[in-house]
Amino acid sequence: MRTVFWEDNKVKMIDQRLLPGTFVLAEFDTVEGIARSIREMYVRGAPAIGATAAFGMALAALRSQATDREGLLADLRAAKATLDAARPTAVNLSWATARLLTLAEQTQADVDALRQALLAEAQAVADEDVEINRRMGFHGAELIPDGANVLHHCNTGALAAVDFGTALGVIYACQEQGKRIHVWVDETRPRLQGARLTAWELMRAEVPMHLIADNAAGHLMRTGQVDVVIFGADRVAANGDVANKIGTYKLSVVAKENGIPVYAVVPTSTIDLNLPDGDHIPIEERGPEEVTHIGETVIAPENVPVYNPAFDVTPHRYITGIVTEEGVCYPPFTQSLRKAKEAAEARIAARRRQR
Ligand SMILES: CSC[C@H]1O[C@H](OP(=O)(O)O)[C@H](O)[C@@H]1O
Repeated sequence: MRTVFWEDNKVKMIDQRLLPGTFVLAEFDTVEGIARSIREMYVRGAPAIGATAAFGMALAALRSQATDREGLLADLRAAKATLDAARPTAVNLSWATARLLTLAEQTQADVDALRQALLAEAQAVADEDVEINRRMGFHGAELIPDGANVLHHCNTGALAAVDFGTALGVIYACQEQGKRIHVWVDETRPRLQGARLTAWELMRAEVPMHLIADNAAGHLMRTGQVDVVIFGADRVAANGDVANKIGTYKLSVVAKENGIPVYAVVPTSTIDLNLPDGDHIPIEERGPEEVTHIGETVIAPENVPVYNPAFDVTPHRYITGIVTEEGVCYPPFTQSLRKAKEAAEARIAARRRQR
């Protein structure tokens, strides 16, 4: 089952807030509901958020009462503003809403034809994501030796995408190729995407793993128990600086200190060439309850002051390579990322011409 999909003129998704204990689908049929599903992390993970936002734009077109093209475009622009505001860091969100809005603005068609074109484009975003993830899995698996111990942060599997995943997609590709690998799964405080989601995915896939406290990662790297560090990203700046789940920077610095390669696995939709470096990437700050509670259990004093940044930025000097669907990008990232992004955009344009 895909993490997010369109059915019966609704957007349906696995409610990841309740995993691993409860597997249920949530469904939304308004733009505001889609924005809430992203903001409250029913669905999370940059590529999954992007596909959800694309379906949100198709839903906006379907629900628009406009009888002319300009009226529909106005409703789509309003929907883009609502969806883009849901979470600031993952560029896939605004990338997806911009892709749908641009298609509408460039298509001279009546309202009904535009509605159909937008739903087809949203479905294409979702279908492409699965293909892109499999391509990244193939490219990334070439970096992982048989028998490797891999340290992974947060969740980047099928739950973080439409299906298959990004960094965990590399793990799944290694498994399909018969490589014997083991994964150290960072629990990933405070939302525990590693403990709740990655452990759940890898156990279902029967990938050898151990769940670790985030603070155990340094010990494992210093004592030679980690061969490669791998993670996803929410936004990559033009120079290769990587914004990813909080804790990624610390992992990458310690990995470099111990001579361990670090790879970010990133669809080109996550690369933001408009930002020169990571200092320009907006970092989402989330509520204190994520830090003071584990589920319903309170783990801190009442009214304790909390600061809860959801992401951090890893400077490109700590990144060995960035795995994209177009291949592995190596320093100087400014050139290699641009080349990958241009190749991917040409592929999308060629596919749209074939439709
Ligand atoms: C391929 S998922 C990218 C990225 O998204 C996750 O963040 P969140 O769970 O808050 O949406 C995490 O940073 C993953 O690495």
